[in-house]
Amino acid sequence: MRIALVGYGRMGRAVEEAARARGDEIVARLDREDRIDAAALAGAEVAIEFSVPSSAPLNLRRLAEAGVDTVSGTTGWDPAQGEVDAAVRAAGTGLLVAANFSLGVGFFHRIVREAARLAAGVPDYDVHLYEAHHRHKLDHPSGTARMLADSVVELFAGKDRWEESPPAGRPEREVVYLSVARAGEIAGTHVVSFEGPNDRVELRHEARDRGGFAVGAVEAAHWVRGRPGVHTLGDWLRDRFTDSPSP
Ligand SMILES: NC(=O)C1=CN([C@@H]2O[C@H](COP(=O)(O)OP(=O)(O)OC[C@H]3O[C@@H](n4cnc5c(N)ncnc54)[C@H](OP(=O)(O)O)[C@@H]3O)[C@@H](O)[C@H]2O)C=CC1
Ligand SMILES: O=C(O)C1=N[C@H](C(=O)O)C[C@H](O)C1
Repeated sequence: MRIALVGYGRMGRAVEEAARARGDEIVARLDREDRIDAAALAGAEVAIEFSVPSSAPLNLRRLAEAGVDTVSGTTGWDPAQGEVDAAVRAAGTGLLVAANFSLGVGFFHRIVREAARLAAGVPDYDVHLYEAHHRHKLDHPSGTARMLADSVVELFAGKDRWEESPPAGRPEREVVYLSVARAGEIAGTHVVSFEGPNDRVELRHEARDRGGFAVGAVEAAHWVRGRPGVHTLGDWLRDRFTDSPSP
């Protein structure tokens, strides 16, 4: 498959390696100063977009206008999702946006959802989340942590919202607190911890490098090609993990 990379930083390069390993061809590498139009896209059948939060919405609109099906992993631009979705529907292209393309996180998310359901039924358990990433990351909390926290709030009875870090003063019982660390070159760690009176159940996903995100993004790009509409991570994973229900 002919792939255009939009955003050629750490993830763009990891995706190039994963795509080559599977026999795909990289026909364009577009970064900060590059135009996104049919000429620059050089006959790409699909685009894989990993750029920065401030540029992702415009990049995705341009890719739709150019008629190219796209997967995007850029995080931290959620408020602009509506306008991007409208452009994609108007163009009749396909788009899959996901905060985390790692298949490990795909099944980790399911485990977290089931654990939240179960723990909510056991007296006196509480829950909190933690995420850690490298120093270069622009957004916080991570898109993955937001996705996990949304699921916990949905399924853990008694919680009605999540917030980043507890404020000074007494923490609120109804809030799921999410703490964030930035240090060194951490590829991406997410922990969901269920605190009981006598024990703790801790669920942890730790990326060792960017390879898992990249392999998943390339696989998702094959899935989205020729599939018009705005798709969710759940749509792709329902096909990918055929034997288990999807969130
Ligand atoms: N969904 C997933 O599985 C994953 C998502 N991510 C997310 O992907 C995004 C990228 O991460 P990462 O590769 O580590 O970041 P990098 O900073 O390494 O790469 C981003 C690249 O995009 C470039 N860029 C800036 N503006 C534009 C533009 N207008 N058009 C195209 N490219 C542009 C940057 O250039 P310059 O340096 O000059 O600004 C840089 O080369 C982040 O939002 C991150 O959270 C990361 C890993 C996995
Ligand atoms: O910026 C990163 O590196 C990562 N970002 C994603 C996120 O915000 O969830 C996914 C992964 O954790 C790596």
